[in-house]
Amino acid sequence: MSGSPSGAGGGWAAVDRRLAELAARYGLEPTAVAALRTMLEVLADDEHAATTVRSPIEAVDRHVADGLSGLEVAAVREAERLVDIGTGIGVPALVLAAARPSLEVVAMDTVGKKVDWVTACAARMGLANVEGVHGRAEAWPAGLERFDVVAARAVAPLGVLVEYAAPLLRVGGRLVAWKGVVDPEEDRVGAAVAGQLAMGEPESAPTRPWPAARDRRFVTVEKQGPTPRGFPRKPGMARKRPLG
Ligand SMILES: C[S@@+](CC[C@H](N)C(=O)[O-])C[C@H]1O[C@@H](n2cnc3c(N)ncnc32)[C@H](O)[C@@H]1O
Repeated sequence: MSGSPSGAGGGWAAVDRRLAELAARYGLEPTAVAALRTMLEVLADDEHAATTVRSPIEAVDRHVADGLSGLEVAAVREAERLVDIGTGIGVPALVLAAARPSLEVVAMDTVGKKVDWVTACAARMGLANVEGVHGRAEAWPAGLERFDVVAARAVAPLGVLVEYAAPLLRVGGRLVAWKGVVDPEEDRVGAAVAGQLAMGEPESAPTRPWPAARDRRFVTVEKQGPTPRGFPRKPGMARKRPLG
């Protein structure tokens, strides 16, 4: 097990108190809390984890609480299959998989080492509902029309996310994007791209996953019809020649 958490208010007792608060807020089972604590231990122990936030007292908010806040979105609470595109260190994939053992979670990233890290961490956490996929969101034929939710945190501007997500969603499924401060131009482009991809109007809802969090919000976009012809475009095009 990891040594001492550094940073303000350090100590595993403080981390455990914070986990207990989150368990009460989101109705988590004790097994979920234990799994999330293991994730914090793995992050603290592994200097190669692809994040600068490894101190448990910080990571419990910036990774665990932030991931759990996805449960405020009905589509995330109700989903049967979710893919986290650009999962990195497994946020939100691992956090939501721990919170909802009945949810099938795919953790996808273009970087194979990150996917290996996430699947190893899932095993340490005792999760049986996480599949790692090394690939690009816009070039994954096996994932087409398969998901109730496409989740993404800190991956791309909204318009690019909409283009990545639409082909992977079933009709009626939703893109759920963890976003920060409102950017009117990003939102305008996101809405324009959604219109081209048979997706609905983006909906934005503020959230405060931890007490000091500022400017956090979810942007969700529903898939309302079949993926239009010509999508997904060739890998890289969504970023190279953005729509909107
Ligand atoms: C800044 S990290 C965010 C990681 C994690 N979601 C988080 O919030 O901690 C962005 C990740 O997205 C991945 N990524 C970028 N474009 C992608 C694509 N087209 N398909 C899949 N993953 C992608 C990168 O490899 C990177 O790991």
